[in-house]
Amino acid sequence: MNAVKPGRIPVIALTGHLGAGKTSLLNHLLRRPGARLGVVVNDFGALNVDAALVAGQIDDAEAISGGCVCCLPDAGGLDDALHRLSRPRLRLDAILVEASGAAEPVALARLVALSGVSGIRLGGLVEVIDAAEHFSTVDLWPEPPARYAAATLVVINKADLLPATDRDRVLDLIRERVRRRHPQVQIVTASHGRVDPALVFDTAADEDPPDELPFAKLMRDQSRDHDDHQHARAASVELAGPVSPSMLVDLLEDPPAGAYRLKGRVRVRGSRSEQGFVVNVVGTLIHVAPLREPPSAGELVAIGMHLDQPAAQQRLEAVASTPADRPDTGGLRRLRRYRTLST
Ligand SMILES: Nc1nc2c(ncn2[C@@H]2O[C@H](COP(=O)(O)OP(=O)(O)OP(=O)(O)O)[C@@H](O)[C@H]2O)c(=O)[nH]1
Repeated sequence: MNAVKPGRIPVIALTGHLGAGKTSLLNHLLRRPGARLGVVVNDFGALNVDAALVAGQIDDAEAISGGCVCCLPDAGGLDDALHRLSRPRLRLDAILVEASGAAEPVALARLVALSGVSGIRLGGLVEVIDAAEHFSTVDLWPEPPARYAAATLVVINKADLLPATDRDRVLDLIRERVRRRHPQVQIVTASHGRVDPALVFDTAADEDPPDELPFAKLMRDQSRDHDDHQHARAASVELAGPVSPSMLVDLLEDPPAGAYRLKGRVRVRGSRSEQGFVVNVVGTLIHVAPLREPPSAGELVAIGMHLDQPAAQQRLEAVASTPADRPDTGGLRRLRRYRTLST
């Protein structure tokens, strides 16, 4: 999988009802080698091992006191934490925010997206569902909860607790309720939060760099026997020349079937010179940022649990093999509009 060096650090929020499995998911993600992660949690009580783990990676972990992150009086706590974690010297690949069970996902997504911190972008909102308790705790009314609409990825967790005879029916029912509110959202089932980290953030290498992330290695060694999650699929192309902005925006707005994330560095032809952009799509979030220099070679990568890999490959190759010979003013305007929305 190509590693695309993003311009801004993705902030991924983990939300879900009390006890749904957010901490389990976070712990699982922290074991991934080859990614430097920052973590913001508002209660380290349940996260002793992980506090050490995170501290080992980034020198200082950020804890928010005072309850739910999105109920803090002025949201200053979260902004401060994100600001500190986005310092370039930490070289983080992603920041994970574990919200308390009471956090409202829509409000939390807004807090991150509208935060005053310049070095970050909203990189996804992962809603963890307790499959066994869902219909007695969260989804209680005729209309599906609004929180589904904010999610980019829904993890139906604790699937192991459903009786085998009823499992498929309940999982289908949860999926159906989620899709009623949010038809395009990516849904995966899991036990103990074990989803492929490649779905959530960039995982560049299979092994840690020497002398780095010692705690991650320790955790991974302890958990090797349990690494039984399904793997995400990916499609990628190298881009030798400039791409058509219209085709690129079409791809961002309508990603290949089953793609959850789409990322890349591209060159496009402007009226006077070439320009470089880094593009990221997570669920329905589109982020476009300018690069200081157009990349000499670019790439596009699509990732998803249920990615239709051959179809995705074809779509990416179509973009790669249809360069714009002359400036595509309409396409550039569309691309720049996303750039403006993304700042
Ligand atoms: N059987 C089973 N237990 C699970 C699973 N995921 C988590 N648990 C257990 O459920 C409990 C709650 O899990 P957590 O990961 O702490 O959930 P949380 O959402 O972080 O909880 P709060 O922070 O209290 O909101 C723990 O005892 C976990 O070990 C699962 O998939 N199956």
